[in-house]
Amino acid sequence: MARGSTSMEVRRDGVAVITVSNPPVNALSLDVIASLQRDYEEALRRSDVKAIVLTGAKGRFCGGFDINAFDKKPKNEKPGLLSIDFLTDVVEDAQKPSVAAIDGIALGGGLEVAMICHARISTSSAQLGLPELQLGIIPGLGGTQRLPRLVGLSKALEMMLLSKPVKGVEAHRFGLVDAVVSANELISTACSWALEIVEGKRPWFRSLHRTDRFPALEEMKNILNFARVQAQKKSANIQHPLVCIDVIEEGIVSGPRAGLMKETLCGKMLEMSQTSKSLRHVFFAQRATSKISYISNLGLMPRRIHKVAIVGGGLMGSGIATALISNNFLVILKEVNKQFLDAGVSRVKDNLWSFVKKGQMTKEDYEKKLSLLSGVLDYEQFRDADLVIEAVIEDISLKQKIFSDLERYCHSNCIFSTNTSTIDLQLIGQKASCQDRIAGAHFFSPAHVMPLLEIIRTDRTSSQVIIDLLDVAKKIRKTPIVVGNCTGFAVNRMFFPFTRVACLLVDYGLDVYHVDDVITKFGMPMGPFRLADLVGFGVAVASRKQYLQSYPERCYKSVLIKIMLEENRTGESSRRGFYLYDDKRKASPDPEINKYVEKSRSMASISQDPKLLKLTDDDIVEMMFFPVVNEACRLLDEGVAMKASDLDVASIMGRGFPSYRGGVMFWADSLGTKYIYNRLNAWSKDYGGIFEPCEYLAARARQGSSLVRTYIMSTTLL
Ligand SMILES: C[C@H](O)CC(=O)SCCNC(=O)CCNC(=O)[C@H](O)C(C)(C)COP(=O)(O)OP(=O)(O)OC[C@H]1O[C@@H](n2cnc3c(N)ncnc32)[C@H](O)[C@@H]1OP(=O)(O)O
Repeated sequence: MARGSTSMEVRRDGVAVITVSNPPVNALSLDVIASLQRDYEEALRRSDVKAIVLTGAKGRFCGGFDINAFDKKPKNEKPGLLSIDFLTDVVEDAQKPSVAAIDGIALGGGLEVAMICHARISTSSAQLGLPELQLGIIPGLGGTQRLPRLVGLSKALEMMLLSKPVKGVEAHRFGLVDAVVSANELISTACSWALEIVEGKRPWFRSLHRTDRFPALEEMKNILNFARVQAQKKSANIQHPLVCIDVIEEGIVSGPRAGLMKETLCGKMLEMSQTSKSLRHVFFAQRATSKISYISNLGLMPRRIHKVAIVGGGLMGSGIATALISNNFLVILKEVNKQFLDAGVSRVKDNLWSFVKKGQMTKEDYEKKLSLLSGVLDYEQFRDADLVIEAVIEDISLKQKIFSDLERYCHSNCIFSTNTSTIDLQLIGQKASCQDRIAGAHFFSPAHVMPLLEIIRTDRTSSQVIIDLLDVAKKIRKTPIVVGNCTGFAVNRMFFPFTRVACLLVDYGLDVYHVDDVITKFGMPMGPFRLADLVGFGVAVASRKQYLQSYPERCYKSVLIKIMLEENRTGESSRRGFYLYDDKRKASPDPEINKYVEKSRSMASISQDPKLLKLTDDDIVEMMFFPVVNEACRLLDEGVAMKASDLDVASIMGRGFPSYRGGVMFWADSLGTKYIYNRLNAWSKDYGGIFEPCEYLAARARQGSSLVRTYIMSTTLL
């Protein structure tokens, strides 16, 4: 079956309107491209056609090249066949002008085709951008050459390197679009514009040949070099941003045609890179998290959640309140006394204000959003709340008491959720009778910034509640993953061996700062010890206790953090943890750290292990992450997680695993299950249960099968 097409209507005024139609985003599939070529050739041939308007069906111009079709392109295609031979030589150099009529989105290949047109008319809210770098590739239909020529080099670099789209209004300011009109007037204005070009009343610009936005060559080289430094600083492990800059430079130095050819050749190479495969996997994995077959098949619709009540105005509660009011939910925030309530509300204000400072919110919006929040000291106003999110400290009996209170005050459809990060939901809801309305809503700190929401269902949580929470997640712009109930749920449980192995390695002789350095170079935002400082040792010890209770056979019992805690080193908050912190919270290594390491080693009766002292950086990375992969396999086996790709998304969005590696499971597949199994097996013989490979992984290693494509549906959740 064809994936989309174009249609052409020749109007009485002689304008051929070509419409791309490939729902949902009118992507340029191979079928759409072939159809576009046919329509163009006909329009250029017909004597009754004076000009062409290109647009997209149903208010969406075009979402770019079809990301599903990367691997389906003809293998031995002549380089530049589409970008140079057709789009440049046939469309841009045609004797008939083309005008793009843009509504909704013009992204990637969509914007590139629009830039080939001789003018662009847009609605004010349309989003225009070249986000290809997010997919590990560079713009491949001339975007690297035409965007700098239309908006200037600095703005073009910003839009490409940050994959940052601009709205129609801004695009007009920068010269990317020629006029902004309402959606109703879009086609008629574009048609008139095209005819006025024919009549010589408007300029007939070919974007590729413009140089009026370029400063002197020397200045351009400085801008490009600065961009290279920034790109390297942002991520030293990926090459495609640098390739993009090189391709832009080629067009400036050797001319746009040379630039187009380099863009084509480099683009082809990048499409095949592991980075691009990983990032494309992440694109689809992220969109797949809310597709839950056993729920989608029930035909349930989300109910309207109008008012949300939050219990607890601490760091998490105030962050959650910020996320909700920023997205127009009415919120009540409950605290136990006025002092705590004032502190909570003032945290919400600070959070919101940080959006204003970053230019993400206007001052008027700040006031409007803040008016959606009210602080309370009792449950009276909970009576008409549709959803409660409990976000108090991790104290089981306190949480149990709150859930019993909620039942007395809230209406019989109200959803009761808890933001616990480790405690079993069955325990929290033990004293409540409305078990079908209880779920976990685990936000990650800071909750108004972090993009992940872990939704936890117990055996008794109703599917309707899950649908409602998925809808809330979408409205507050979080990516949800739905998981089953267990200690640590999916995200924290999967990563609990990470810090444990780090402590083991240090007990056996590795240097704390070396381990952090290796892990940071791999691409994590920080190493395990710097992270422990950030989280705080109190939390680290409490959660270790939970894991030790639930998974004793694979919880390495290091006492390192406990010893440090006894000497009042609590992490970043006290400015003394594994690192020392100055007034600006800048971390520096502490030479005294070895004192604690030696004490921990002697208490565990461990001496330095010469084998481990010879570990390469890759070995350290594998020793730290393979137990994470192993635990993730257990989550799939037990049905806590439904698909490996959900865990990829969780590892990236919840823990900062580098997206260009595709998430922890996709990365594991790039090494192979057999290799991982063998290494874990060998380490488990020397260093114990934390490395013991689970049966799920062993089975995949025996079959030589991968993890990510193995979808396991939990029988308990069906
Ligand atoms: C040659 C060129 O230089 C190369 C390219 O053009 S590469 C592609 C560049 N374009 C992009 O990166 C845009 C990617 N898409 C997006 O950012 C967003 O989907 C969007 C802003 C267009 C729409 O967002 P939103 O309305 O929230 O819908 P979203 O859920 O993301 O997407 C809707 C559906 O369209 C699909 N989709 C979106 N863009 C797609 C694309 N370019 N190709 C194929 N499918 C695409 C999504 O997978 C999703 O499918 P699903 O419903 O089966 O899950």
